[in-house]
Amino acid sequence: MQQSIKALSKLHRFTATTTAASSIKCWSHSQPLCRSFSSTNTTPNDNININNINSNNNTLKNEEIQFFNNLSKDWWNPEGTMKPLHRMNPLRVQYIVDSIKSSTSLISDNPIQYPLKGLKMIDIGCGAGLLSESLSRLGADKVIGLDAAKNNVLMAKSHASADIDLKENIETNKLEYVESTIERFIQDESMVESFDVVCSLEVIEHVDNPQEFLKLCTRLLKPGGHIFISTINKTPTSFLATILGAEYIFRMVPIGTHHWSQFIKPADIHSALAQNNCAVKDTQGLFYNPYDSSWSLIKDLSVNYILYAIKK
Ligand SMILES: C[S@@+](CC[C@H](N)C(=O)[O-])C[C@H]1O[C@@H](n2cnc3c(N)ncnc32)[C@H](O)[C@@H]1O
Ligand SMILES: [Mg+2]
Repeated sequence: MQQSIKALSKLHRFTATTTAASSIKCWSHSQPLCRSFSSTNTTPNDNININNINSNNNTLKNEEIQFFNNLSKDWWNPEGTMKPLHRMNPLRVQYIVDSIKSSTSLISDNPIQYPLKGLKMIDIGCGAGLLSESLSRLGADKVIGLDAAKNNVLMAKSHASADIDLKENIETNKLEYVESTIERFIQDESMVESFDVVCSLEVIEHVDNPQEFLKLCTRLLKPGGHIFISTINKTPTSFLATILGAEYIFRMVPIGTHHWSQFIKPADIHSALAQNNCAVKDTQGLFYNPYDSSWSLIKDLSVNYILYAIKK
């Protein structure tokens, strides 16, 4: 009995996606985002031809890009298919800010409303910009949102441009969205070791060759830079929670969003980062509370987790 309660409770921790919430309103920005945007008629949601982004891309899975490309129109609907990511966003943003603050004095004198001032950041696999927008609102000098799905990048640009605060950041290139794979992006040598912060949240479980993907992510980081990765652990519990529960039973995210074979154990990310000169500083589980739809950080890493490392 106790075991089934535990299993059920874990089932609710699902979706490497979702909600954090009202306790951290200052990072949430959900009101301005909802206020300023209507998601209809903004980008075509047709299947696109992705052959043109498919050369020399050994971390790209075409079917994944096509899958996310088809979700772009609903991306900014807080109650839609991306609801889990909307709800998770405040918690992960706060985690990023707190982690950087805890290990560098670089941002300690920043004004409270702009804690990320002075930082050049990249959000790899940005989707339609949930995280990128928050980072930009929090004062980052530069945020690049990079995604291989064309419709997501179009949606990201359109959404930010429709917001009174972010429009200027788009116009001045403080917030920039790029349709590209990381392989192609890194061919621009000026980008190598140029970022203070690299984030890739809920992406690595969708790429081919995650080790190579992490290597490229770390190459973008300056020495001393900060990297954040969130994903789903490869455990029986994560299968129950994120695929059986979230996709098939509760229909929280579309069926086919996740593939258990692509989930990754924290130890595998730790060792890939270590091979690329990055030391993991912290790893936290992400726990979903079904009673108040909030997410919190926990010690249990068996389903969703977020990891923070620094490049030596
Ligand atoms: C689950 S969504 C996460 C979006 C965003 N990081 C967030 O958490 O709000 C995964 C995103 O990664 C992108 N993606 C997957 N593989 C990629 C790759 N190899 N290169 C660039 N983007 C990729 C997809 O197009 C999709 O937008
Ligand atoms: Mg995912």
